Amino acid sequence: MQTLFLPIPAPDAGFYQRALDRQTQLTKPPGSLGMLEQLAVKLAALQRRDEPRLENIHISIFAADHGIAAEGVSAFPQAVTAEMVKNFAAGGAAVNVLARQVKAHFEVVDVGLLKPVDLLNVIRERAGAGTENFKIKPAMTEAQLAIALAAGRDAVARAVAAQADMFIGGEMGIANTCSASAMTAALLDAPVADITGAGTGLNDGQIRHKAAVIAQALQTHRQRLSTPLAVLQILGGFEIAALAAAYISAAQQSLPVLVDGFISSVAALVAGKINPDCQAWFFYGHRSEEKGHQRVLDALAAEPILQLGMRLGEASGAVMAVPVLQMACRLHNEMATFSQAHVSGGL
Ligand SMILES: O=C(O)c1ccc[n+]([C@@H]2O[C@H](COP(=O)([O-])O)[C@@H](O)[C@H]2O)c1
Ligand SMILES: Cc1cc2nc[nH]c2cc1C
Repeated sequence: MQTLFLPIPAPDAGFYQRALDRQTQLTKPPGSLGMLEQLAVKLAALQRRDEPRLENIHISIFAADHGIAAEGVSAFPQAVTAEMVKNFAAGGAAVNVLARQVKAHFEVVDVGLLKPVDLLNVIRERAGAGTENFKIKPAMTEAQLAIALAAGRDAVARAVAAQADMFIGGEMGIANTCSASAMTAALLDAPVADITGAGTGLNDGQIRHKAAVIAQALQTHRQRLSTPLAVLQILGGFEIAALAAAYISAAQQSLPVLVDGFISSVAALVAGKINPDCQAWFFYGHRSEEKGHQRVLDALAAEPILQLGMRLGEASGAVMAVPVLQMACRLHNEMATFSQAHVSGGL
């Protein structure tokens, strides 16, 4: 638990300034490549490189079950969590296709499925057999939280050992939008109705029921939700805790992070509440269709790269943004300057 609070390096001011200067020298009107310029400059400052690059991407999907699923808050049955883990292991999920396209290393971690799956290529680091129903009692014990946090750190240790230049975390867990919405309401003091959405596909009446479940849980636990770690333990999920710890650990080890959709962004939000310096290391892949996502992005002052109407999770929106980041790097590294190309500068 203590490792969460260890210091995080700041982006390098020298590389930042050199990258900014280079952008002004490239053969284009200043600012004309929009966000691509800022992405390259930020990556140069984080990677401490004059030529930022994204060649070795590590994707970890954390999967876990949620006791709150018993309240009928998802459009899909809880069995889908483990079924999708098998699909990830077999290479058939959307994120597998995207990971192959960008040649990323891909792994899936069972941080607390109801029942473990019997597959060698699923990493087992289980904090329990699903969380408790947080409408009734805290989602997890402090000991379980510690195991889930360690699972996130261990994934980043593998990424660092493999000399990854970007860490992408993803999640899979039926009912985890309920958990993420409850955490958002607690962390941002936001009205539950504003941040409760359809998840995998609830209708309006079902969304109202989900919001009522969250409101009741917040009421039950209100006296204990005073720190970000308490919010994570009482309302969170094992995969959300693993993601939050992974994000902090990546930042502590100077490994940039590409955040996915709603649930991942809530993990980034709680990570930032625990150790605020980690936020400098985050890129945001996309804006999800899930109702609460914009609110969370606003709280993080985050500008997502893509907006494609996606709401899948499993890191899919983050991996979609990788080619954009790669092209931002190549533009930064390979474009001719005004003087090299004998192009006249502006007035
Ligand atoms: O990433 C997102 O923005 C996102 C939005 C809606 C749903 N999901 C995925 O759908 C599952 C949670 O949805 P639900 O309805 O069961 O709470 C979980 O496995 C997530 O990966 C993900
Ligand atoms: C099929 C399915 C795939 C998913 N991937 C991430 N969350 C998911 C939820 C469902 C229901």
